[in-house]
Amino acid sequence: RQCVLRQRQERTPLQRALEHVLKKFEMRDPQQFFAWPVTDNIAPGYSAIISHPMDFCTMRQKVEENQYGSLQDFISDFKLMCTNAMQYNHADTIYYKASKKLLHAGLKLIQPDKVGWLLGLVP
Ligand SMILES: COc1ccc(Br)cc1-c1nc(N)nc2[nH]cnc12
Repeated sequence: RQCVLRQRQERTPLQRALEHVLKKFEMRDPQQFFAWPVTDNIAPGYSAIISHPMDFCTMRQKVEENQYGSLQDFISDFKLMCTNAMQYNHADTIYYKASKKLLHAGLKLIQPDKVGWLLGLVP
């Protein structure tokens, strides 16, 4: 799997904050539908339908490689991951329903009242 994680390097305050939020998001995906990239053998034709795939492991790699300049960039990937699942899967599937639930739970977690202290860590 191309999602092999590199060894730990120095972390900026933003990276530490994003790792913390990512762990909370991952806990809302108990079936681990979003833990790894969706492959075409799991979901036929996926790569032809979804032009910008995203998953938690890729997000974690991007955090480790400091590819997120802000919380907003990180949240955009989270939304992309969820909306991809709602685009490919019909509304009556467990994947569509799981992604809708994950999206709402995740966005509730990053509301200012819930995470203000966390963002206080980032200068
Ligand atoms: C990594 O994806 C999966 C892993 C295991 C299993 Br069972 C299903 C999926 C999966 N299947 C479909 N159709 N759409 C998705 N959107 C996000 N996950 C999925």
